[in-house]
Amino acid sequence: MTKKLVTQAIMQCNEQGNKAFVPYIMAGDGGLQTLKKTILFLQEAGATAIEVGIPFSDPVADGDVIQQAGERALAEGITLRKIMKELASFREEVKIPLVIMTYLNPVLSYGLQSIAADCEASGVYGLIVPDLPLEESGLLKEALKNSDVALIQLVSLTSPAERIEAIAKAAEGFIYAVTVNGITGVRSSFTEGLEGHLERLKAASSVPVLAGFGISTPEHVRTLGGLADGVIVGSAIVTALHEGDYEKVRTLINASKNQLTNS
Ligand SMILES: O=P(O)(O)OC[C@@H](O)[C@@H](O)c1c[nH]c2ccccc12
Repeated sequence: MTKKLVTQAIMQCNEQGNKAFVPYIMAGDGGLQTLKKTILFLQEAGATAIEVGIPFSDPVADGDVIQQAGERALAEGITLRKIMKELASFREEVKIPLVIMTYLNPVLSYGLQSIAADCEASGVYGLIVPDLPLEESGLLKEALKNSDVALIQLVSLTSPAERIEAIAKAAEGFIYAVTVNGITGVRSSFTEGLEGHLERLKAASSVPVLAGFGISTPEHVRTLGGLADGVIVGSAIVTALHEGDYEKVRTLINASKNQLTNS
């Protein structure tokens, strides 16, 4: 099977001696017109891919920071359809893959028929749908089948070994290894078993493994990055962008560079 574009982007980054860095943003936080500027800034700052969050009224896995960003975006009247259209408008300028993170409901109301083609036209090469378990992902997988769009699976710290095996086998794009129990948001420490957990995941998976949840400092990026193929940073990025602290964003991204030797 040929590798999906998002897999290739991460592997290429690793081959150059860097860990992947995937910032999460809430699309429409600050208005739809800021989306292009934010994406082009993150690309220029060295992001490997970008996880674009779609605001949703019932975001069960989101902590405070992401929820509030979602509320700001919803107040702007942002929908998945508007975001896809906006992304398509500057698609030519985006050289790194975008990944959409949304709940099942917006995907279903968007409609499965045109989703694969529309994603590709918008530079979107992955979908993360946290409330769609592997067992129920058949229809969406079918809709994406002949496209370059990966359906990315999450693995939790409490996933039993058989489930990890099943997910690793079906994995496309990358595996999103959730590094804490609970919802998104900044944490000060990580559980002791994390290293072994990530090692097992990497061993079982043929696609890269990215660690996400609770990563908020350059030190976290280096430590967690060292245990995986890269990191996903949400709340810390959303806060920094909201406050206009672009230096903070750069410092976080830079911590993922030149990392392979000291892991
Ligand atoms: O905010 P954190 O703790 O850095 O975690 C990343 C996370 O925000 C982002 O990937 C995300 C936002 N909403 C989600 C819902 C489920 C899984 C993942 C997410």
